[in-house]
Amino acid sequence: MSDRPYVIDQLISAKSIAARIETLAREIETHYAGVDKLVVAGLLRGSFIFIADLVRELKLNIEVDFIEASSYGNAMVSSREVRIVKDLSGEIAGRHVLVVEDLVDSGFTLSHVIALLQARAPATLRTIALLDKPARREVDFRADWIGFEIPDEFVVGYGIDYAQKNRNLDHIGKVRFTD
Ligand SMILES: O=P(O)(O)OC[C@H]1O[C@H](OP(=O)(O)OP(=O)(O)O)[C@H](O)[C@@H]1O
Ligand SMILES: Nc1nc2[nH]cnc2c(=O)[nH]1
Ligand SMILES: [Mg+2]
Repeated sequence: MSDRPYVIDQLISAKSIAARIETLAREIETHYAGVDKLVVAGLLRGSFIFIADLVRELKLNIEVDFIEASSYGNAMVSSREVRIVKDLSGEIAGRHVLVVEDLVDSGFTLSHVIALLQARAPATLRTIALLDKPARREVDFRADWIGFEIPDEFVVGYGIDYAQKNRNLDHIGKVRFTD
C-alpha cells in the first residue's frame, strides 16, 4: 500500500488548528474549574503534537501521562484489534483524567482505551479528539470535545502518519493517490 505514489492536499491549516485549540482550552478550563489536579493522558503515537500544543494552552494544574495503543499498523483500515503497547505510568483511581486523541475513525481505539481506563475507577474520565470522522464509525462513541469534524478522507500530519511518515507536517492534509 505505502509504495503507491501519493500527494498530500491541505485540509486544515496550522493556523486554524492553533485557533481551535485556544477555543477548546478555554472550554476545558471552564469545565475543570475547581478541580485541583487533572491528569492529561495522550494516546501515542498520533496525539503527540496535539497534546503538546493543548497542554501549553491550558491554565490548569495538570500532570501529563501517555498510553500507547495501535490498531492500524501500516494499513489504511483498522485491524479492529487494539493493542496496548505502553500503559499509563501513573495510577488514575480517584483522579480526574482527560484522554487526548488525534482522531476518531471507526471508534475502536478510543472506546477500547476508555473501557480499560474506566475499570480503574477514575473520579472523572473525559475525552478530546482533534479530528472526528463520523461517517466511518463502527462503534457508538463520541468524544466529549472535538476539534474538527472531517469527511471520510485518509488524513496525515500534525502527529498523524501514513505508514509512519508525515507525522511532522504542521497541518492536516489528506492523502491523494496519483497512480
Ligand atoms: O477510531 P479508529 O478507527 O480506532 O482510528 C483512530 C486511531 O488510529 C490511529 O492510530 P494508529 O493505530 O494508526 O496508531 P498511531 O497513533 O501510533 O499512529 C489514530 O492515531 C487513532 O488512534
Ligand atoms: N493516518 C491515518 N490514520 C488513521 N487511522 C484511522 N483513520 C485514519 C486516517 O484518516 N489517517
Ligand atoms: Mg493513534
